[in-house]
Amino acid sequence: MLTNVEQPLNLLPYQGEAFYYPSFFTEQESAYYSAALQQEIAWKQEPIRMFGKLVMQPRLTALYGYADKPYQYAGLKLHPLPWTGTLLAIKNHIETIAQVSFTSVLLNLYRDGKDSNGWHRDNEKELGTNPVIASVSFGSSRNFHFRHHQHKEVKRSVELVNGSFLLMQGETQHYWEHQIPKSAKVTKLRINLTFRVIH
Ligand SMILES: O=C(O)CCC(=O)C(=O)O
Ligand SMILES: [Fe+2]
Repeated sequence: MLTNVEQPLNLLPYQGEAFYYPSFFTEQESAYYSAALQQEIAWKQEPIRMFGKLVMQPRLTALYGYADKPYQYAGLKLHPLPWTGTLLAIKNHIETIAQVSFTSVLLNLYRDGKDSNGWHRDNEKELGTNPVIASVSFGSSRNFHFRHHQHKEVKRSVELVNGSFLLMQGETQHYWEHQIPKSAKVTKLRINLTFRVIH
């Protein structure tokens, strides 16, 4: 059957689905959203608990969404700020593909290649089983790595470019960890939004 939206290939070989849409937003939309988000989001560098110690995250973050949906991860309890017009516009756009109504968005700002996001799964209880996580990227391209949680030598990787959209669903968060590694080559910022459903 012919459809006007091409179904992208699954980046994962089994036990999960990660669909990548490299040019989901136009260059113009991406430039507009990137500037708006840099300016209007309450970016903060937050400490997290790691092996019982508080350490600063190697990036800036923020949580936005519906007020009754706090989110706990890495020993932090985050209370969301209210949706902005910019965030709702992006949310509406991705919900046409993701087919779910997101309650929240966790935002990351990587100032340059020294900022990163270590190996983890997004498997907190309040996300439920088989969470749908919709990830949008603006700014510098960064490599995004997957590795199988039990068989860490099984890896996949993708370069998340400006204006791209990555949709993770199914069993992905049970079986696959992901990270954004540091990169000596990256000198400019990247903004990432991960839309989530918090139950
Ligand atoms: O920056 C990214 O692409 C990944 C972000 C991420 O994994 C997260 O916020 O849970
Ligand atoms: Fe994640």
